[in-house]
Amino acid sequence: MGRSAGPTRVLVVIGSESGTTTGIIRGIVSKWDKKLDGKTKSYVIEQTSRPSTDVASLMDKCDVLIVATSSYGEGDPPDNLERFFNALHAAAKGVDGAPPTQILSGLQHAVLGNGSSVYDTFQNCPRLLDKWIGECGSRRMAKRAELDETHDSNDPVEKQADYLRWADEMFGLIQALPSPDEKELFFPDAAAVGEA
Ligand SMILES: Cc1cc2nc3c(=O)[nH]c(=O)nc-3n(C[C@H](O)[C@H](O)[C@H](O)COP(=O)(O)O)c2cc1C
Repeated sequence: MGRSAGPTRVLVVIGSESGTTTGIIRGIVSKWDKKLDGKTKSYVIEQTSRPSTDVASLMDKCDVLIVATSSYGEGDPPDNLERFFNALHAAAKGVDGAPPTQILSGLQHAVLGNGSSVYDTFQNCPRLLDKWIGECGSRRMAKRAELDETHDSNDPVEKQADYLRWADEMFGLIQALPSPDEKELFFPDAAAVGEA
């Protein structure tokens, strides 16, 4: 459970219907690799659009969970993330009389939201996932990014301030994570980033 010996394991869960969010997060990950400029990577990244619905198993798969997702319908998750979304809701809130659980305690996470502010339910899916993952005990590493495709139709997404802030902040935070041996010293003093 939790951090293993070796590089930080980053799991990127992608929720996307028409591929926009997939392109955005893949672009960020590839920029992180380029930024290293040949230096040794302190992390390994796995990307998936079919995450397990066994929420507790996330603890075995990664040290850092990144969720990049859009919203559809009335703030619903993209189709590929629906089961993951429901499983996290159940874990955070408890269902059928079962108490809520803190099964992600020891994990760290961050969310990149993609959406359109023409909808009343702007960023609903990323906002809820960020909240529920935190309620399951994970520590929020960075304030969620909220990209708005109506921001400026002539402006590529990379020019949005929140995109740049999130991508740079997350790169620095992942690089700066302590070695597994230092974990016990690291967590007690580290304050989680609060919900905005
Ligand atoms: C039918 C429809 C419903 C949508 N509903 C929402 C919504 O509730 N909230 C939001 O922020 N964006 C909403 N969007 C905008 C999408 O999230 C946005 O187009 C996004 O870039 C799609 O990314 P994807 O291709 O990765 O799924 C909606 C788009 C469509 C076409």
